[in-house]
Formats: sequence, structure tokens, C-alpha cells
Amino acid sequence: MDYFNYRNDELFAEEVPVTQIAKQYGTPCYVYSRAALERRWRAFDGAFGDHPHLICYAVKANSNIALLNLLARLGSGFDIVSLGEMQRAIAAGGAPEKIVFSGVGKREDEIIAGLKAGIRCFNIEVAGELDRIDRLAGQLGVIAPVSFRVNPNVDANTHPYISTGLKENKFGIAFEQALSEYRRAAQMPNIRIIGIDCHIGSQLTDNRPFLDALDRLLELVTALQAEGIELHHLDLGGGLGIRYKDEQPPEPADYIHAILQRLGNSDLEILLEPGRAIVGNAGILVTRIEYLKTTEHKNFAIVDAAMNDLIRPSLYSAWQNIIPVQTNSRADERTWDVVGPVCETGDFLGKGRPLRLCENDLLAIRSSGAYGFTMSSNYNSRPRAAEVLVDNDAAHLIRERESIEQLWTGERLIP
Ligand SMILES: Cc1ncc(COP(=O)(O)O)c(C=O)c1O
Ligand SMILES: N[C@@H](CCCC[NH3+])C(=O)O
Repeated sequence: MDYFNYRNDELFAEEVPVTQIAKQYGTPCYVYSRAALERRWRAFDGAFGDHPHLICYAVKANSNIALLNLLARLGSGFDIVSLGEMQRAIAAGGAPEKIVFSGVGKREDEIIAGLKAGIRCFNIEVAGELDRIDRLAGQLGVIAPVSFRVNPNVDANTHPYISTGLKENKFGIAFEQALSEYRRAAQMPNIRIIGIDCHIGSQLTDNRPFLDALDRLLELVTALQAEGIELHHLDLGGGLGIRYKDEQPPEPADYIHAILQRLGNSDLEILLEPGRAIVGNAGILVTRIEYLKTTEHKNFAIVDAAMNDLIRPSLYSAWQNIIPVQTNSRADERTWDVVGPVCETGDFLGKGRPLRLCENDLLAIRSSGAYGFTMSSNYNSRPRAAEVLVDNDAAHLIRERESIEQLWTGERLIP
């Protein structure tokens, strides 16, 4: 069996039989490592020692039910942003009392489902949401546990599309409004205030913005205490970055120690909502080269994965490492744009990559475990890729490649 050795990768250290997986399940195909996933989750959980905490993995990063199930078995909580994510987390064995519900646009049916399931907390992001939750909880005869997602107005220093904690962003309750919303909530018959929350952005590579946000939240905690409103938890959201190229984000342990230090002797329970930092480097996207096209101006490696499978390069100009699976190529090195078959000039997975390539070779696009499959689409009527989980020597198919028929079932002709 042809093994692909990832030993140089800090997180994907296992030997993964990529060639065999590609043959068996076809390409493009996402491949994840159970060991890497669990190692990262434990790095977060373990760093808290005996300080009360809950790691609520952000389901949006990768919502495959087998992965959620592995995390649920470790005792993970889940951060969800839709009813679909709630159903996935619960179907995967996630405990409702460990689910926090974020998101700026929660619909009535989503709130009702969350209340009926008995989730841990609604992270409220809009004043109107508080009134809606109070009313719906009253109708159901339950008390809704809530926290406010406060927008602390700190610069996360990340890509503008994934920065969420500035006052011009749509997320959270403005810092200046937070106290009055807490006061309003404290008067409501069907609301129980339990926490405070923020999430300032994604792919942060420095502790500083997190600590600035924490300071602002702690200011509010103190102000609330003075008014007799006691909080049980503080949720600092997700956002810790990973290494795609040469970034050097803090390790979870350093990040958490910095948080605990800043907390001093407060016994507030700390919740975190990491997504990318748990699963990002636990996955690769495997693709096959269909054609090599060399022109006077450019060399294109046309592969069978495309922007519909992995949109990060097209959407954020994100750089992800692309490496050949077989390392014994005799081809000359050239500079390649690695592109997909989709009819968009923006359909690329990497540009200007020096590689030795032959048609039919397999390539691995690294760091694809987060926001890879979950952001994929059927654009150009392309079926979604298969997902495979490697657990020691065994490769388990955890989601079949979509069939062409599945792409149009549900559409109806008008008689
Ligand atoms: C509310 C919330 N929590 C958690 C996350 C997870 O972020 P990340 O994958 O960067 O850890 C996100 C996405 O940015 C989010 O919007
Ligand atoms: N999807 C983004 C991150 C957004 C996080 C969602 N709040 C990415 O791939 O980097």
C-alpha cells in the first residue's frame, strides 16, 4: 500500500494511505485524521486544569456527524448557528445541555426547537431576539437561559470578511447597549440570564485581541454584579488560528493560560467555541490532476476539485499548501496555477506553486479540515466530495460522494 507520510506536519502526523483511499472512494475526497482531531480537542480541554470550563466546538467548521460524534464522546459541547446544526449535534450524541446557540438571525422555529431540546444557552445578538425568546418561552411554559453576545469593538487583525467584533460588523449587541439589555432581560418573566459572550473573528494569530475583548467583557461583568446581576459563565467565542503557511498562532495551552491569568481568581466558568483550531489541520482535500496545460504565459494544473469543493482560496485569497501525494515524480519542476473545472476565473486552489507534476497524479491540499466541506456547494451541478476518516490503519467512509441523481431530486416539473 502506498502511504503518504505527513510526519512533517505538526498535526497530521499519521501515515495516511491516501492513494488507496483515492482509488477506493474516488476524488475529490476529504480525508480527516481521528488522532489529530482528538489531540487538538484535548489540548483545549486539558489546558483549563480544574478551572470550570466547557469547550463548545463550532459545528460550522466541520459538521460531519462522525466527527461530531467523536467529539461528543470526549465530552465536548457544541456551538451551533442553525436548527440544522443543532439536529446534527444531537444526532451525533451531543448533549443538549452542552449546546450554545449563536447567530444574528435566529428564526422562531429554531428558537422553539432549542427551547424544547433544553439547550444550555441562547447567545442573543439583537435586542428583538430577547423579546422573541421571552415570548416563545412563555408560550411553551419554560424559562430560557440566555447570554448576550457583546460586540466589544476590538480589531481582530484578520481578513475583513471574517472579522466580527468591530462596531461596524453585524454581530452582537453594541457594547454601549449591553447593560440596558441585561437590565431589560432581568425584568422578563421567562428569561434566566446565565452568561456573557463574544466572538471577535476567525483565524486570529495573536492572543492580544482576545485579551482585549476579555477585558471589556469583564468590565461588564463587574458592572452587572454591582446591579445584582450575577453571571455564571463567560464565553470568549472561537477564532484561534492555525498554521496554513508561516503563521505562528499561539498553542491552545498558551492562549488558555493567558485567559486564566487575566481572569485572576474569578470563578466564572469559561466557555470557548473553537472550530478551525480543532479540525483545520486534521484534514486534507485529495484531488487528481486531469490535465496539464502549458501556455506561453502560464502553466495550469487542472484538477478534479474546484471552488465548489473548497472555496477559501477564491473567497478570501486564502493560501493553503498543495503537495503531491507521490513524492517520486521525475517531472521537471515548473510553476503551476492549480485550478478546477468550474467556469470562473476565480476557480483556483493555489497560484504560482513550484511543483513536479504529471497528469493523473494525486495532490493533497492541506489544512482543509475546517470550512472545507461545510462551505462546499453544488455549483456547476457538481456532486459534493466524499469524506473519509482515518483511524489508525483503517479508513472509514463517513460520507459518500454525492450521486448525480441527488443533485436534482426534489425539483418538480410543472404539469
Ligand atoms: C459565534 C462563533 N463562534 C465560533 C466560531 C468559530 O470560529 P473559529 O473556527 O475561527 O474558531 C465562529 C466562526 O467564526 C462564530 O461565528
Ligand atoms: N469560513 C471562514 C471562517 C468564517 C468563520 C465563521 N464565523 C474561513 O474559511 O476562514
